[in-house]
Parts: sequence; structure tokens; C-alpha cells
Amino acid sequence: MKLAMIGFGQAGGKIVDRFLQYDAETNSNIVRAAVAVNSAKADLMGLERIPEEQRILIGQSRVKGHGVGADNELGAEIAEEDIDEIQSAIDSIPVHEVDAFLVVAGLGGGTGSGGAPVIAKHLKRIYTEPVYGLGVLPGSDEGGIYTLNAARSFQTFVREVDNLLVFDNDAWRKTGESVQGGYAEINSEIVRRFGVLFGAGEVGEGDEVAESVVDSSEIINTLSGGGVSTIGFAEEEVEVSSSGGLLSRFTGDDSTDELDTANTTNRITSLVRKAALGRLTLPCEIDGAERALVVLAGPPNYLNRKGIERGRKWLEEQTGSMEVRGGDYPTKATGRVSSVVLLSGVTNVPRIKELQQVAIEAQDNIDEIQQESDDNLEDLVNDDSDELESLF
Ligand SMILES: Nc1nc2c(ncn2[C@@H]2O[C@H](COP(=O)(O)OP(=O)(O)OP(=O)(O)O)[C@@H](O)[C@H]2O)c(=O)[nH]1
Repeated sequence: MKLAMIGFGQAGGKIVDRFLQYDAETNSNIVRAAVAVNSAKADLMGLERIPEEQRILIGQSRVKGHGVGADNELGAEIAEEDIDEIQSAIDSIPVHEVDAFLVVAGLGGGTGSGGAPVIAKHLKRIYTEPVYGLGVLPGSDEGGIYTLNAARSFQTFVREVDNLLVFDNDAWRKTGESVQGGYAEINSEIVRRFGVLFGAGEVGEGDEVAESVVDSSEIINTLSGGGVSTIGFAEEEVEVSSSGGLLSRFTGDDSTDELDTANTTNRITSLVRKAALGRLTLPCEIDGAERALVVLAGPPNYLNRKGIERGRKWLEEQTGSMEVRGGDYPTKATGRVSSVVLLSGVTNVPRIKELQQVAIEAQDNIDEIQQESDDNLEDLVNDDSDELESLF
């Protein structure tokens, strides 16, 4: 599936940058175009792979390249004001070649949290391609303003996109480690999961054709209908054989590298269970998910239709959904079989309920939180800016 990615704010930019690295390393060809939008110059400068002409600095007249200091109302305002500049970067994207847009942002800060819903709304008005969001929730140790921002932005973002895929930083931090300490690892986890999902169906020249291909329309159908999505993942190392491709699955060839079908089937069904019952990008009860998609990626001789079908059926029972799709994604030389489970339209999500509660309570001490945000902004604008100006 080919995506046009727009990274809004620091987290958004870094994650899109990381997707480009994944594409280069795995030859996945997921990112057809990448744009980074930010109100902080330093964040744009820190990116490595997004082309410089596709890095858009907004709100210069208001915050002078220093970011909005976690003020997400200001983030939304400057996104509206500078929408034409963002659009001119998007104009250079060959939209007819993309299957969807993906707007990526951390929802706890100011720029991405405020701006991502604005750009999503704008894209939906102009283009017919689906617009998805990838929203990152803050760690619970980040402070009240981050939680409040996330609660508010989440509500708007989910309304403006065709589906909001969520990653909760709080659920992914290791014990005793602050969220900030683990961003590189967290971002790799995000990209690995979404990479396998969106990479499915992008069969390149010379690749083997999957037995039951997942194509972009199946991902789109699973995401259609809106709401919130979460992703489960599990993988297992396997031995890579030089032959033993798709053909051997059909011929029943008994050669030494032909794998035991029962083992292959069992491995797949157990990987599907592990993915769905293990740590999700947004932890939730899988019971009640409206739609789901199972993707099995790995060397072709380790994939089989029976295993995927069993995994799919099992997921149908667990979720109670009648709309569970499944398929394979052959990746030749990886030495791993990976299972990705996309659960779409999930409703029983403790973290979201908690955020909504925080938003309600925050109305009571809004002045205090507002002061925290104002102090942040003041500190940033008062920073010595010479060094930044000269670097950019
Ligand atoms: N997963 C992940 N989360 C991040 C990363 N960087 C920041 N975050 C989270 O994203 C949230 C928002 O932070 P930023 O993206 O830095 O904020 P911003 O949108 O640039 O907005 P301002 O800095 O306020 O102008 C915070 O809650 C962080 O926890 C990252 O690289 N990976």
C-alpha cells in the first residue's frame, strides 16, 4: 500500500523519517511521499531523510521558529493560518499514485496535537483518497497539559480522519524508564508493526506472489467505517531455505526443504493468537472490535492458507466480528515469520476512558494547566535564538 505521509510536530516528523529508513532497509516502498510540518526549526533540522524542501516551518510570525510550547490551540491556529504553505508541499505529491494519506502526530504536545486534525480535515475536503491518522498518546508522567492536549486532540482527530490508528507511549515504556529515554526503540516498534501492515500487497518486481494476497483494498476496507484502531504483532525466527518457494506448497513436493504442513499451520495460528493477545499499540479488549485483518509475513514456504484461515476464524470468535480478513505477505530472506493483527473500530479501551475523564476533570483546574502551558511557551520564545537561525 502506497502512502503519502505527513508528520506533524516533532514526534510526527521523527516517525515519518523512521518510516523512510524502514523503506530503504526493507525495500518496502510504502512511503510514496513524505512531508514534515513543524513550528520549531530545530525539530525540522533534526530530521534525516525527509527532503529539505518537504520540511515546512509554520507559525513563524507568531512563535519565531521556537514551537508552540504545548499550546495546542495555538498549534491549530497556526496550521489554519499557514495551510497554503502546507498545501504547496502536498501539491508536489503525485496523489494519483498513493492509496491513502497518513497524518502522524504526537497528541500530547502543541504543534502536532493542534495541527494534525486541521490538516486531516483539509485533506479530506480536497482529495478522494482516504485520510488516516497515526496518533501517539503521551506517557502518564509527562504532566497535565500533555494529557489534556491528548484528550482534546484525540476527540477532534478521530472525527476528522477515516480511521485513527493509535500508539500509546505509556504502554510501551519499560519499567523505570521515562518515555523520552526510549523513543528510538518505541519508534522502531511503531514502524515495524505499521511497516508489515502497509507493506502487505506491495509485491515488487521479482517477488513471489502471495498465496492469498493482502492488497491495499483489504486494508482500506478494514479501516473503513472510522473509529479507533490498534495493532498486535508477534514473530518467530525460522530457518531460511534457498529453495522451497510458493510452488512447493502446491506440488506437495517431498524434498528435504519441504516443511511439515502441520507445523507450519500450527506456527501460524499460534502467532495470530500471540499477536492479538500480546501487547497492542493501544491496549484494549479485543472483544467488540468491529473489523480485523490478519497479515502473515515471512518466507513463502513458512506461510500457508490453512494456518491463516484458522487464525482468521479464531479471531472471528474472539472479537465477535463477522468482518475478519486475512492473507499473506511473502518476504523472501527475512528469517522470520511475523503476524500482524489490525483491530479496527475498538471500543473497550481503558486508556481512552481515562483520557476522557482527565479532560472532564481538567475543566475544573483549567487555569493552572493553562499557566503550565503559558510558562512553556514563554521559556521557548525567550530562548537565545541566534544559534538556531544560523543553522537553518
Ligand atoms: N513515540 C514517540 N513519541 C514522541 C516522540 N517525540 C515526542 N513524542 C511524544 O509526542 C508528544 C508531543 O510531543 P512533540 O511531538 O514533541 O510536540 P510538538 O507537536 O512538536 O509540539 P510543541 O513541541 O509543543 O510545539 C509527547 O507527548 C511525547 O511523548 C517520538 O520520537 N516518538
